[in-house]
Amino acid sequence: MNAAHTPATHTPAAQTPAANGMKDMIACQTRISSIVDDRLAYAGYDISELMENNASFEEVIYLLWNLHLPTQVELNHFVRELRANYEISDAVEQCILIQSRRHLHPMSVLRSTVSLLGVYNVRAEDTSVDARYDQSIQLMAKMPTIIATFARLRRGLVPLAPRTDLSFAANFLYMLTGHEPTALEEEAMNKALILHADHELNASTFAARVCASTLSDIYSCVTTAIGTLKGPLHGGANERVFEMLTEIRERVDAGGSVSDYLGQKLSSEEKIMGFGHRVYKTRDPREQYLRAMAEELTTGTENAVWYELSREIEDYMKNTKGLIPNVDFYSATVYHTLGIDRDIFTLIFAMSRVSGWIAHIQEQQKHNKLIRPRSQYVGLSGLTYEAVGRR
Ligand SMILES: CC(=O)SCCNC(=O)CCNC(=O)[C@H](O)C(C)(C)COP(=O)(O)OP(=O)(O)OC[C@H]1O[C@@H](n2cnc3c(N)ncnc32)[C@H](O)[C@@H]1OP(=O)(O)O
Ligand SMILES: O=C([O-])CC(=O)C(=O)O
Repeated sequence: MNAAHTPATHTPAAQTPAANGMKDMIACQTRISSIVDDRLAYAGYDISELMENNASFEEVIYLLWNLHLPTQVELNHFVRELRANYEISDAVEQCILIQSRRHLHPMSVLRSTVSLLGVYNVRAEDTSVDARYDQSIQLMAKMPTIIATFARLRRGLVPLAPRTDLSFAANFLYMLTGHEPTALEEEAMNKALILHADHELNASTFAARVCASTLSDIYSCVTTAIGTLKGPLHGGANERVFEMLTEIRERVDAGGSVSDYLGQKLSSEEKIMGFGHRVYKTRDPREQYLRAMAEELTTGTENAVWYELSREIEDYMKNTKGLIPNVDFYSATVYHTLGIDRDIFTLIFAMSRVSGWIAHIQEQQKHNKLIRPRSQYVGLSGLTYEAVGRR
């Protein structure tokens, strides 16, 4: 090294150092969802309103996209549009088949297949209001079909055609498992979809908005968001929660305990998946509904063990670290009980969150300003170039 480590002189003055992951920084304005005092609301409706009055996921998509709940006529029309777009083309199915033969992570398959939807849509670059709405409906409607098609093909099963007489939630479970869900299973899936639909400026939504702010197309924005959701510190945590539950169960069966397992992980400074949150401090308001669903779905069944272990983990984490379970913790048991493979969990999150991503992409582009913050340079400066042979 031939220069002193001199502080950079060209960084913007009075900037908060970004070393804390932009914690608590306001990066945009939105009308889509809010988190205030550990309460989550969609366009002004607290999620408890939607949960306790049995809203449908279709109504919630409409709410996020239009900022008001639909009338019956509006809802009927919207549901018809969604159902008319459930099917995927043979070309897309062939691409899923090719990907299902490799040992790819399902989130990578979803990311690539959403990108392919753009490749096969001849109007993908059309930015008229009309074309964008059509792209949004198509993306929303085809996500369940892509996921169920992949999940069946990789098991060597024939994909099932979507059922336009079923709700969004029930149609997905039908395409995945091959049988119509019970009323309780449909309700659980519908509620899980609503609870995951939007969440202010989480990492994947922020990524989608950054992409949207360059005026890129919706397929690029959603692909960006899927890649961001995949990580274990974000949506990818739900898959790891079930992995942990499985490990703990084996440990307990072999005579160990939940507290030994967690104590060891914590003392080696490992994160416990499904706990902690960047914004919520006292509770994640979605968790209570997922916990109640996990209990209802598992009581008296062979799956009760997952719920019981989860309660024990929750108590330990609260008592020893003061950490709260987040949305990913109990959703793992709910999804497992609904017959969903562990590595598909995060795709269910994406199938719901795409409704929020699309709302944010549209909002960003409606009042657009390129998102381009600054970084604080903390490296060396003033170095002199030396020919390669002299270094
Ligand atoms: C849908 C979602 O994206 S919800 C989040 C899903 N992600 C997870 O469940 C992964 C596990 N959780 C985490 O990694 C974190 O809690 C995050 C990423 C969600 C939030 O992170 P941050 O806001 O940056 O908090 P940070 O990681 O700084 O944690 C603060 C303190 O709590 C501890 N902590 C936070 N979460 C956990 C956890 N899950 N397990 C153990 N310790 C934890 C940290 O070690 C840190 O302790 P320290 O102050 O002694 O160093
Ligand atoms: O908001 C966040 O940081 C993560 C989260 O809970 C979500 O995306 O649902």
